[in-house]
Amino acid sequence: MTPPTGVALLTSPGRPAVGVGPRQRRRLGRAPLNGRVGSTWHTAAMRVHIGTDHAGFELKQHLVSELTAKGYEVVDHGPAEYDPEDDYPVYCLPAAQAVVDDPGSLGIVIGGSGNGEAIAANKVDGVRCALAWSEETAKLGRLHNDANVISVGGRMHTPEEATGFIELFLETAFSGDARHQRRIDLLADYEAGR
Ligand SMILES: O=C(CO)[C@H](O)[C@H](O)COP(=O)(O)O
Repeated sequence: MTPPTGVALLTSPGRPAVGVGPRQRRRLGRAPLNGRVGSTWHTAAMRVHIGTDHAGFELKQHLVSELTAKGYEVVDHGPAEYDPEDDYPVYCLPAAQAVVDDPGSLGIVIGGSGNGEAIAANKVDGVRCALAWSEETAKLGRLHNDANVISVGGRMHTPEEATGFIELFLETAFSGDARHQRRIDLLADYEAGR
């Protein structure tokens, strides 16, 4: 399959984007290759891993072009085409695993409701997937939970609405507050002890 322009293949390395503005720099601040060389700011685009099923397919296509245009490096884990019989774990589990294997990246999983996709993503060790349905829940997923994957119900929102709060999720950093870190650590301890 030939990926659409600007969309990375699964194994593509990060490509540097040069001379981004302060807002984008803030947003991409998690990327590992950030740095100033002379008077030019070099920033590796934040990689975003996305996986859906048929119910999230249309929103995925929309997001791939929107996010790519905004400078993200989008890795599309499928499906490659619309198939009303496909199953969300086939695409959402690899997308979630890719986030864990690619530190600094974030993930998006989408289905009809987002429920099964969040369940699937949260089966992957190291994933904290937040089911978001509004700007506030998307933002809190990052601020309080340091969620590395967002799940969205493609049948619950207009593409514009979903894109808006998904972008907010990608732009928001974890607050780092001790009480939130403590709770995240408890979850990690549980995961490590299984
Ligand atoms: O949201 C989902 C899982 O939580 C799925 O997208 C949804 O169940 C698919 O439904 P259907 O097979 O009837 O199109």
